Amino acid sequence: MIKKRITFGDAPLAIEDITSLAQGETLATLSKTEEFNQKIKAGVDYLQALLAKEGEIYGVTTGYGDSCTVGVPLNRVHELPINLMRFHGCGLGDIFSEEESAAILAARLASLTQGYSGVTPELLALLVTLLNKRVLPIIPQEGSVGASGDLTPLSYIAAVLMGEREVWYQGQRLSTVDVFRQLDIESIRLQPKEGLAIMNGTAVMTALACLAYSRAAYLAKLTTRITAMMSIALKGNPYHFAEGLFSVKPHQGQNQIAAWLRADLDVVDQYNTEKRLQDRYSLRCAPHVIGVLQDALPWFRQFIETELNSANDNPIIDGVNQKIYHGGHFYGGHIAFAMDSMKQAVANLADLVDRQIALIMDTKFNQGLPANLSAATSSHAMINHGLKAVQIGASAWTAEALKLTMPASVFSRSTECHNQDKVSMGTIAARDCLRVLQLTEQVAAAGLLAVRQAIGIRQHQKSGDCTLTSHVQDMYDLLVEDIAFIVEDRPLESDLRSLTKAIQQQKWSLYGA
Ligand SMILES: N[C@@H](Cc1ccc(O)cc1)C(=O)O
Repeated sequence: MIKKRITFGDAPLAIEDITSLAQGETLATLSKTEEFNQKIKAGVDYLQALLAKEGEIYGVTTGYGDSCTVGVPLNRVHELPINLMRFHGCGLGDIFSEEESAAILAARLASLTQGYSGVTPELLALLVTLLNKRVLPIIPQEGSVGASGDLTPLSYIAAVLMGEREVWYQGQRLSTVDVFRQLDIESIRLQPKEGLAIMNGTAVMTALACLAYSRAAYLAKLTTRITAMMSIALKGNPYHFAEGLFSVKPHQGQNQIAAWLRADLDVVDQYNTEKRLQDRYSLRCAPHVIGVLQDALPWFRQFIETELNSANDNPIIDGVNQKIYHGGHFYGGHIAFAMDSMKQAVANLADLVDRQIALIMDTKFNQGLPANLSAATSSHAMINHGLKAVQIGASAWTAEALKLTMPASVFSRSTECHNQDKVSMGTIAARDCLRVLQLTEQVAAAGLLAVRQAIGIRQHQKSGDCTLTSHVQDMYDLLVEDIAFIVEDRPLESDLRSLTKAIQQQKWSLYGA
């Protein structure tokens, strides 16, 4: 199969370009335009000219960070990036997955191809080769304060470019030298500015934010579908989602959620006096809860894509206009804020679905469904506990997700002799956000298990009013294919794991996407 190519250096990239590269669905390529090549060349030439004149360039003829007052003589400038990469080789914690590592490579390439980092075409080409051949740096997750860029984790990319440390290759953790030898890839000697250019930026947090965005957007849709199925199984009131009602509170995303619920449910404006007049908030206010995330998605996208398509390096080298700027573009405040906000909005979805599950298990609220949704009958009924433990699990995952919503960006620490005295902690925020997404996906899996079981029971009960609209019927049929109806108690771990995986693979097409 011929894979589509994503071009770096032409038009701005979208989040989806990074996620498809991360998953290996597309390949990377560099712009072939004259303008791009000129820009890259101008940066390299300008740096060389400056060096020849012995001009002072931060991080090229000086030490790093607070050590910028230490001069580096010309005969030592080539060793400086090697030391930079080496002393930052102190990352700890879990290793980023292959997908995450590929996203990080792609995000760094997106910044360097803006043409303001003074890197050589050889360096850009090697990054493309690594991405396309899926030779992906082993990068430990911990050790970045997110505002000298992601220095420590990105040092693992710099090391691999120089043929050092380790890579993921075909699912295995191998030494870079061995894989380069096997694939005939040549390492490079980093030019004086290139160590900083690779490391002094926000690529780790930005890549993680791209991956988080698509999962959050899917969860907004999925929890809407779960709400619709919960409402049906709980004999809820669809008129809580009426168009007229929502027209008077016009948040766009919230209205979108209500419209999706209307498409899933037969909504009549007239209320039904046989039913409880108003449902509990986890049903009635679902558009208001999910709508917060839905309304925030456009600005998350704007923050993430602007960062992705920026030169988040220091110093900035404008070779075309022969200018060099010293600043702080490695500061990841926008991504930090987006990730801290996203994790809050997503954790609220976990809480919403957890409350819905609590309602549907409990005979005080579930309108005639059996306790714990156990379908066991007669002599076995008393020893069966159905989804009781799944509900306890969902509450545990929810509590863990809610606990992680503490913003990371407010925990700035002054570091590095008070040079980096205000930092973003954006990478911690992004890692928290991914963990919150995982936990919320697990809660959604429990929610799917519950609605599949509850609707199954309703259909056995033949209580008459469990008709499903066509979208919901299609989804229910797919769930029935994957998840067997639970009659006698059975371990549900594998069902929950496969549902969580299906959510992450965005298995169900929801609301026209
Ligand atoms: N980010 C710093 C550079 C730096 C690099 C490595 C360090 O260990 C510390 C600081 C700057 O551009 O000012």
